[in-house]
Amino acid sequence: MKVVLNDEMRLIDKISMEKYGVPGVVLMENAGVSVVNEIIDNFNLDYKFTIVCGKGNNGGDGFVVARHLHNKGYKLNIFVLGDKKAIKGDALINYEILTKLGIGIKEIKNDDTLIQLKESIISYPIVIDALFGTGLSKEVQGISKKAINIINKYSKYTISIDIPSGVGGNDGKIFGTPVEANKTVTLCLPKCGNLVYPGAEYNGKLVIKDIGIPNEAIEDIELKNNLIDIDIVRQGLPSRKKDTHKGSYGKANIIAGSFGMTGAAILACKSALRTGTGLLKLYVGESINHIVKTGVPEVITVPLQEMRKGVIGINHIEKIIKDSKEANVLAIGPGCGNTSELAEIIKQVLVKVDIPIVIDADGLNVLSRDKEWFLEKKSKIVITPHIGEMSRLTNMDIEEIRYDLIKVAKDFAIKWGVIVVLKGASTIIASPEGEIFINVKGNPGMATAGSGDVLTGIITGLIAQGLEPLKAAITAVYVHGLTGDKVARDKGEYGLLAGDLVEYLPYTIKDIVEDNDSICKTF
Ligand SMILES: NC(=O)C1=CN([C@@H]2O[C@H](COP(=O)(O)OP(=O)(O)OC[C@H]3O[C@@H](n4cnc5c(N)ncnc54)[C@H](O)[C@@H]3O)[C@@H](O)[C@H]2O)[C@H](O)CC1
Ligand SMILES: [K+]
Repeated sequence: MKVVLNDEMRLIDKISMEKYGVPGVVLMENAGVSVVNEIIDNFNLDYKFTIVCGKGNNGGDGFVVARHLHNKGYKLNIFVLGDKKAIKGDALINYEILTKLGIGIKEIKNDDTLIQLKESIISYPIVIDALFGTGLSKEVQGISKKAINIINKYSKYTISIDIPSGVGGNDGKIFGTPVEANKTVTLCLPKCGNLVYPGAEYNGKLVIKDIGIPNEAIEDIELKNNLIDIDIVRQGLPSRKKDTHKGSYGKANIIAGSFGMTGAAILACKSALRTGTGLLKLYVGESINHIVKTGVPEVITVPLQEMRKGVIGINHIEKIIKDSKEANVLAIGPGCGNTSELAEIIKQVLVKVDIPIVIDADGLNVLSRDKEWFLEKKSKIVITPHIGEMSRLTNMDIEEIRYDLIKVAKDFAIKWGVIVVLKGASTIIASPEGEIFINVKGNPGMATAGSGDVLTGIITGLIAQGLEPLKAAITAVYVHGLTGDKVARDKGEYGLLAGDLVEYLPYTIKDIVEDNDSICKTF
């Protein structure tokens, strides 16, 4: 599903109106009605509403909601923030309809009127937040900030129209104080700010509603941001035919594990196998070979002589490079240790290996010392940093990255020509062509040791089976998140282990292929 930036949404609106002749007031009517439908599905006439509108079109949507709720017999109070003379265009049309109907709208201009807002919410406790939408452009201050604080403190249930007011539509930045919604009804397409943290924290349940914008208007512009959904993933999963053998499902080579970090190798290997890889080879230090072998007997291990205990020496690089000619993918990094040996192996591999390479964890840590090696690459590279690894790769502060996830991932992908999988509460995938794919599946239970090794294994397994690296990353991130959601549904988030992800992985893939779990139906 496509995702929009503020300017893109404005342009789509404009094309709908000017090229296809759908009047703006019709779009606003549809927007309001879509919110009303969501309300009547969930609230009977006993519920009372406080509707808080801004001066822009988001407020206009709020006026439409007010008219329809009034018509259906709901009790409500309507507030507009600031000088009502500033209301114009379609919002003004809807404001005037309300005044012609004799429906009172209170202006919030000062602290006295703010008290009225507070009193209204105490007795009419379901709040419709129509303060700011995609037009929010600066820090929320003064009276707006106070109003938002009152909403957050006294509302029993808040429904935000389009995006919680105070969240930036482009990137999920927080502009002062955001409304903490229980539900957000976003219009036409999700906004990036609905999906990316920290803003995504404030949506509550996110619902996407059609407002009658012609598909043609959306197709007229090239949208580069996408939400990963089940349809993209289902197309991506490799099919399995009857007359096949293990060679039909690809060969993956993995360099993982070191003394004390055998678990990372085991998790990555098991995940690649559970994803359907036909043949898997693991390069591992000879002293830990038996541990890995016991943990995952299905893998072919290649025990390599060590120069230091548990660390693969660089003297085996020729074998790794030669073997890659027979394989479909090479993954490097999980639990390898941040060693000079690994740095040398990665450099050589980047220069000489021409199959797709997945680089994770310590592989990224060693590369952060010398990123120029990316420019020597002979094949497609997928890197899977979490925010700390991204900070080392970019020399940026973690906080700086956290507030600009999409831009940071995109800039890095374009600059170094690699596919970036920036892992977090929402995972951002950026392609070297500047496309973005956002995953919102998954839960905080997955913030646990080994979870990233599982993701590396899934990406590797999908590339082994013939998926293009970008498609493999997109599919893997969703499958990984969905698997976490299935584990959390059964066991809760607290005790979720990376090993649980491995165990549930086959069921996730089965349910996606067979379309038999409702958890797959949401994005
Ligand atoms: N296709 C659609 O999705 C449609 C969406 N609609 C709704 O319209 C809004 C966007 O409307 P717009 O008028 O562009 O902006 P806003 O209503 O978000 O508010 C802008 C308003 O507020 C002022 N402003 C901006 N930042 C601040 C601030 N920090 N403090 C105070 N004031 C601020 C700004 O100057 C404007 O006056 C979209 O989200 C949908 O809800 C349409 O209804 C139909 C089509
Ligand atoms: K809003």
